[in-house]
Amino acid sequence: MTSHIKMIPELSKESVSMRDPQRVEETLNSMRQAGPNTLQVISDFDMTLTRFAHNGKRCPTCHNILDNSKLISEECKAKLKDLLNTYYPIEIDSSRSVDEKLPLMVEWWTKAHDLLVQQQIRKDRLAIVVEESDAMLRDGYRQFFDHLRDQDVPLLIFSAGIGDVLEEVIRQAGVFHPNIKVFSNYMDFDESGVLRAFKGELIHIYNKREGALLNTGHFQELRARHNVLLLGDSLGDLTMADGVQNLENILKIGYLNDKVEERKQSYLNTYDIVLVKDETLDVPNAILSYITGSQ
Ligand SMILES: Nc1ccn([C@@H]2O[C@H](COP(=O)(O)O)[C@@H](O)[C@H]2O)c(=O)n1
Ligand SMILES: [Mg+2]
Repeated sequence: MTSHIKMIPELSKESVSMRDPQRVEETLNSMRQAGPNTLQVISDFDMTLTRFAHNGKRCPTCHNILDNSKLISEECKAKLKDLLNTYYPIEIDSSRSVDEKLPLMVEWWTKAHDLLVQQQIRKDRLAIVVEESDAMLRDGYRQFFDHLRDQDVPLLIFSAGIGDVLEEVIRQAGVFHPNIKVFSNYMDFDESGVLRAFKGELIHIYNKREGALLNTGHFQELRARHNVLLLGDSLGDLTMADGVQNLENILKIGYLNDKVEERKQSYLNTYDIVLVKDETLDVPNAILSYITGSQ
């Protein structure tokens, strides 16, 4: 191992694999030299910032928080569970191409959102169901969110989950800081606070990218930030930085949570650093401290 990598002991954890340590070495060096003013962090949410499992039990996604809650009738819960059992295995099937999976993923999201809309979900109940859920941010989350805020580094969260639920998870954890921008599926409530639709174009796992922000105000403040730390858990998350203008360096960290043996090679081929069954933010935290010169 060469010097920059050696200076980050977390990269020697058993959970860490790298296809090309030399590339990681060079990227870390360039990003550290450029400093925090040139950095933006682009992250997925479900199963990247949140835990995949805790004490051997699966943790919920934003959708699952609602699906399993008291806001949903038993009949509807059964239908949502059937959808999960049908489509999640397709989402993580490494033998199918993106072209094959994409229409099926759109079908899953569309059917699930239609069912949720039929449930007359009240906006003022969301905080309670998040509080009652088993959702958990990964260990080390406070250091991650607070460090980015303290260093004035923008954190862009691109999630195919549900924005209202996602925001509530990070708000209840006390880390919804002003440097965070969330791009996700937001609920549209009527004047009495009842869910009537989802706003805008559907965001699913294969259409998340910063290029979509080109004409928004958010894009302006990112103009000078040519270095990206990207965090994801799905191969669809790899495109999140597409459209970053004058990209200079990008370091991609991928959480491999499920079906490890089948998927490890494809993660190694596409992510710079792969974290296998690692429920912590230790590696991103150590890398951020290193890049921003706070270690
Ligand atoms: N009805 C659905 C649809 C999707 N999911 C899961 O949500 C994840 C997407 O959220 P990200 O923050 O990771 O973009 C995705 O991986 C699906 O497994 C769901 O649980 N229910
Ligand atoms: Mg995810």
